Amino acid sequence: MLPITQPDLAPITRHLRAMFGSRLLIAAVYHLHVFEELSNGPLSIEELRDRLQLNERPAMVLFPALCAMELLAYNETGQLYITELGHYLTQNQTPNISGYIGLEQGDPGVIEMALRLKNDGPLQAPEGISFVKEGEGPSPMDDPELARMLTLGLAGRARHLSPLVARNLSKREGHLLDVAGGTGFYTYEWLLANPNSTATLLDRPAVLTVAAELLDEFTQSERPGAAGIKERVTFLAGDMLTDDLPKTDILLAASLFHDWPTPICQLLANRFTAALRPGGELWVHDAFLNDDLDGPLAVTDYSAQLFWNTKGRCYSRAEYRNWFTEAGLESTPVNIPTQMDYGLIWATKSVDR
Ligand SMILES: C[S@@+](CC[C@H](N)C(=O)[O-])C[C@H]1O[C@@H](n2cnc3c(N)ncnc32)[C@H](O)[C@@H]1O
Repeated sequence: MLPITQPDLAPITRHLRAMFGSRLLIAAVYHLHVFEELSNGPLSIEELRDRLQLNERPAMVLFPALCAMELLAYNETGQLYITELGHYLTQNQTPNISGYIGLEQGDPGVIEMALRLKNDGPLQAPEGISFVKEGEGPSPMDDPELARMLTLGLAGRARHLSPLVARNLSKREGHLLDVAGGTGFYTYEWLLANPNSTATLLDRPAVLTVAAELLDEFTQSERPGAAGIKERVTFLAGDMLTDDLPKTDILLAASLFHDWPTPICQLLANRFTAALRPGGELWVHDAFLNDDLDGPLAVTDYSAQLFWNTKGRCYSRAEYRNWFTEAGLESTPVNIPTQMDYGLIWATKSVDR
């Protein structure tokens, strides 16, 4: 394989997402009083959630983030405690810098973050939640203008990462189903690397309008083989939560699970497993929390951004692999880093199923 020559853009996205991590920190200190709750000793995740009145999702965004900031840690029995550094955020330590942090407590982003943590999402989202179509409710992905804006917003990232994903995904003759494929760049790059294969790009109709324009542009590029890709792609407008999924050899879920809460992720893992042919492969391209749920900071910041914008958060590889096992897949132990704090994991369906 040729060496990777493109720069990793992670420094840029880390600065972008740091804003959400900062909001978590100030909200935790000043609006949720996390450090005061823990100042009498360690608490289990459930006990702390109970004291703070937090649902699973906000808790699993906030606690890993505070661990990644080295303010909290888990003891040997899995309870959360305040670290030496974190004690400087408690009132009973002198000196402490709670008051200094508190100078930012009135920031509108911080106030809104505190509200969203307590409510497990925004109080109202009249146009629906970004990147999510669920049930009969409104979705920006079904509004032509919003769908275009959101899809094009992801285009640069997809253009940058898709060649790296294509070179790591299995090379095989067969079919790729790119679920919630957005711009379609992951599909187009994989087809370029697999000249005898076909693919389906499944997404909402308004998103596929944009994807078709990007495919036109892709096929008109000077890249060898690009012109022949169009006849090997099928656009399928649908709902991945409810519609029958076409059978496939490889199913790609890129930046997909992280938009959804845990029960929907479990449902999706089951649906994707059912769509795989025997010997098929489920690939996930995403940013993963540590299995110990204590970082890395770049991913806990990203998780905070996703918590703010979507119905999801970042998950650990262990959480994914648990869903895959429950769905009847066999996880491979492989972790393949790509760039921008993303990586690939994959699981296989037995040839006997
Ligand atoms: C974060 S984007 C990821 C797009 C692409 N996979 C990528 O990595 O650039 C999530 C995509 O999920 C799609 N989506 C959301 N709900 C869906 C549903 N119920 N059925 C099909 N697609 C859906 C959105 O339209 C959006 O294109």
